[in-house]
Amino acid sequence: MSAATPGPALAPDERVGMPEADEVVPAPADPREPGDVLLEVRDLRVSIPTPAGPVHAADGVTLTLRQGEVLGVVGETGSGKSVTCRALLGLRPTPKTEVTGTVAYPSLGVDDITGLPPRRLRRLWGRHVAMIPQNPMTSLDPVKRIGDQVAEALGDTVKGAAARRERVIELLRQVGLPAPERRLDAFPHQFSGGMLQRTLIAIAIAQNPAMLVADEPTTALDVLIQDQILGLLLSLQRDLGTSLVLVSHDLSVVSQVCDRVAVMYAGQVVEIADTATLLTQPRHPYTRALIGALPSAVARDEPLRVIPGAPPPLVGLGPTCRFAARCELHEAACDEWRTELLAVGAPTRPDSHHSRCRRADELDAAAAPPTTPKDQGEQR
Ligand SMILES: Nc1ncnc2c1ncn2[C@@H]1O[C@H](COP(=O)(O)OP(=O)(O)OP(=O)(O)O)[C@@H](O)[C@H]1O
Repeated sequence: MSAATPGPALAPDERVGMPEADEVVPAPADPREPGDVLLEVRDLRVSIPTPAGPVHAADGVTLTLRQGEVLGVVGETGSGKSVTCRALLGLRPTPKTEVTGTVAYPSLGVDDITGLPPRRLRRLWGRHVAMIPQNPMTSLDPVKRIGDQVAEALGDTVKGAAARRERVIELLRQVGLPAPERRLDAFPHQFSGGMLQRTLIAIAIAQNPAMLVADEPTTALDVLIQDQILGLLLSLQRDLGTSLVLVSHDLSVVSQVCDRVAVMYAGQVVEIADTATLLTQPRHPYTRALIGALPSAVARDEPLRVIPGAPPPLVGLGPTCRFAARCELHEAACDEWRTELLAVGAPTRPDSHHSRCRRADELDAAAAPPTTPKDQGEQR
């Protein structure tokens, strides 16, 4: 990772989730020390009320993200990736959605954002955390000019019309839009999908936030453009020293570009580890099955592998293993065990290798399918 750009320390009245003015507040740490814990999520639960009962889209998610780190969140459709990652910004799918647990930003002096009203969350958005959405085609205001939408994202960080215009042009240039000064008056319908996603990335980085959450940022784009956008996102992340949470259903993409990977299944993180460890010593049967299904793990003349069965609906699930019905290692005792995310081996840090399988230690690393971890294979 390149050296981080120092970010502004928060004034006490700008801090989110902190005591009010008459209480004693400690001075916030520099939010941009590479390696500092930026985000700490503990036992996050997001329950969405539906006629069929509450959907437990995130159910006990615990994870950590360090400053400057790229964390991939991977899992099948409906596993809770989007709901979990939006909760990192305090967003909930419906107003009646219940959120419990804690989402803290220790280096920003933020104790917990769950339950905060949008008025207080707005102090965090843009300046400290920002989101790059899944579908660029529907994420910009169709009746506002591109330049104005990027300028709005600056908030009050740049004063004066001329300086704001210059900064907008600089941002659009930074995300690779050719001749940005000629694009300011364009409307979104005049842009291609790739140009729209570049614009959304410009909006997300406008205030140089400490963390970006990118929710399947390339899924809606042409295959040829996908690699360009992912490459852009990663080069900006490196240059700005930003932390990045990259949501994807594609383990091969995540494994090429992320420092660490969290694997989600049925609303839970079932395994989390640094990328090389996860790929070479997976300690959850679901991760192993995902790795076994990668095209790189299958010989040319073999058909692609699929994981038999389907994930359970996220309503009324008990405390035992949710992968049991699809698991090759399932045994009767698994149906008695309340799952929890346990450290694999001797943990040295809270962000070391964890698995939610009671048989994790029995999984033989030597049997892991061959893969290409980040930094060892072709870079995107
Ligand atoms: N507004 C909502 N109302 C009811 N259920 C919802 C709502 N939003 C999400 N869900 C449910 O929450 C669960 C998790 O959804 P989420 O979008 O987080 O999954 P995902 O892993 O991101 O899937 P995908 O890869 O398809 O985007 C799913 O069962 C989904 O149907």
